[in-house]
Amino acid sequence: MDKPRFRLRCSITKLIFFWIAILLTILIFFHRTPSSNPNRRVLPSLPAWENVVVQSAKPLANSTTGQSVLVTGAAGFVGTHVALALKKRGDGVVGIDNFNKYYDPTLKRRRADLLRRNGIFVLEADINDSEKLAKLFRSVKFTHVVHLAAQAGVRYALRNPASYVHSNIAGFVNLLEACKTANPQPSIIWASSSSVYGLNSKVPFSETHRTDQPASLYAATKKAGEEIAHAYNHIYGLSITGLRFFTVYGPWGRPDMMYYSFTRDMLRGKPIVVFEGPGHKSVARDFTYVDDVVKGLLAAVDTAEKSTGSGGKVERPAQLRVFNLGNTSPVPVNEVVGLLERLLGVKAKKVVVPMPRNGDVLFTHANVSLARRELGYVPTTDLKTGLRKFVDWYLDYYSESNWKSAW
Ligand SMILES: O=C(O)[C@H]1O[C@H](OP(=O)(O)OP(=O)(O)OC[C@H]2O[C@@H](n3ccc(=O)[nH]c3=O)[C@H](O)[C@@H]2O)[C@H](O)[C@@H](O)[C@@H]1O
Repeated sequence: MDKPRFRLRCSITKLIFFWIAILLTILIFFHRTPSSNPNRRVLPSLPAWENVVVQSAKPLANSTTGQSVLVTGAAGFVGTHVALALKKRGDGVVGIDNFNKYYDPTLKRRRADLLRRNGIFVLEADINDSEKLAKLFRSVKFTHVVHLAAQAGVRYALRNPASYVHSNIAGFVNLLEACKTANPQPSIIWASSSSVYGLNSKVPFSETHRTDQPASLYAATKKAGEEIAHAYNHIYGLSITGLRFFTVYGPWGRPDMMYYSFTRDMLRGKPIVVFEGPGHKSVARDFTYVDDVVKGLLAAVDTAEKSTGSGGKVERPAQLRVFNLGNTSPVPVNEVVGLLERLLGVKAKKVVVPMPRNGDVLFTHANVSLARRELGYVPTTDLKTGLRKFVDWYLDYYSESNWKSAW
């Protein structure tokens, strides 16, 4: 080959390499740069949520139970504590939560962040979404469902009654439908409420007492949940345990609850409204610390028998249980205010008013003999200790440095 032709060939080859290099650079650049078009983000370059769910549901190597648990309402107060406790002992855990706006959704997002950092995936969906539930139960064979998703709060039912029917009745039925169809069927442990005792005046409240006089729509929907549980247990062989929680409080709590809103208002120097009963009697609650409730709930998971239905047939009657999970020592609201004053170092501006007919009851008091016998449940945290833990968490959570480092 003569020299000029050789040089020409070299130049053409160099030119081709040059353009290939430019093209490759452009391709890599576009592949790695996030698109400004928001629709691009949902393109399936990430694994589908089902894959993440399967990972999250896998029991860990240290698991002694080999269980996979679905926690509904996982970004809620009790849900977060339960999900963390299950994961800590090695169970596979998947959460589901609709992140509704009943109270500050940022708090729910931050609880979900905490769960994610601990290897727990929370699917954002409503328990009324049958399609999502069906996919979820197809992806994972859950051994247990801990059902805590609910419209909580007693007094809010006056303002938004439909939300109680939506979550506590329709949502519960929808979840039970998914559980009954699953193969194998999971065992279900769910949150009922001390409010089902309503106007019952026998104390302490025992599971054998009457629960047919609810004082609020909230209580009526929880009581309806217990009856619905009975029907699904009877017809489909679902193993179901209802836990009647007594005014649960603690870190990562619910801002709509009295101990939380009083803390907030007292620190801001705002007045707090304290309800009192007839004859200036203080209203009292059997406040129960969240760690005690979690221990009781885990014991309910561990003693839950398997469901007995399959393919529309029920082999034998399935387990159906109801337990009180309370602290067994009611404390007047006035005393809670006194404890908060000492812990926060501020004097409350109390406005005392007669308790309106808004769904509240005068007192709650749990008899936990049944839970002690069957679950080994023994509450160990008194209100003073529990409130101190709550206040420590509250001050840290709302401290400026915490927010700066988080965002
Ligand atoms: O154990 C239960 O069954 C229920 O416990 C709580 O309901 P409640 O006991 O009413 O809790 P708070 O709303 O925190 O009220 C506690 C006490 O403070 C009183 N209170 C509340 C608010 C207020 O502004 N002033 C006031 O004196 C209430 O009358 C009540 O006696 C939860 O909010 C319910 O979701 C749960 O199911």
